[in-house]
Amino acid sequence: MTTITASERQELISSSLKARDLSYSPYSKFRVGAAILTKDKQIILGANVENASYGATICAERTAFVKAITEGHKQGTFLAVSISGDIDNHCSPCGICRQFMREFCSLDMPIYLPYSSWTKEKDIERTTVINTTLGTLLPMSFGPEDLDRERKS
Ligand SMILES: O=c1ccn([C@H]2C[C@H](O)[C@@H](CO)O2)c(=O)[nH]1
Ligand SMILES: [Zn+2]
Repeated sequence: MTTITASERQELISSSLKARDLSYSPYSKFRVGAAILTKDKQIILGANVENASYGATICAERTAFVKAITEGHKQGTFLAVSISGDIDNHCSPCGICRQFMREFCSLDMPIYLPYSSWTKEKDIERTTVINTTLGTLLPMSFGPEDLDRERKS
């Protein structure tokens, strides 16, 4: 497993917070940013893109992975993902996005869920991060290898 340095982790987290600015969310007004760190140390951004036909909306996490895959990044080359929402709390990925990531990422891939709060009294912004993994967010999951009929059990 490739190790992620503290500064790479920090840059990934800041990238997901910044990626919220790319959101197109006129209906929910809920901006979400996602950032993926690849094995070759690129950071790929995504944001949620909504639609007047609400069901056609795509989440930030899937936007980022669709970009990564169509830019040539392969299954198993994703080191970590960071996701940031606009609510007054951490933003955990929806079920569809968890399954979408399951296609391309290992279950031990770190997922960071940063939340930045700003305290008027102390005039400081503080970011707290939940560190989890895809396997924790999607236990007993179904993935590509489950379709492999030749697989020995
Ligand atoms: O993890 C999440 C949760 C929600 N959304 C988006 C979808 C929609 O645009 C808005 C409200 O659900 O937030 C994401 O992008 N990722
Ligand atoms: Zn989602």
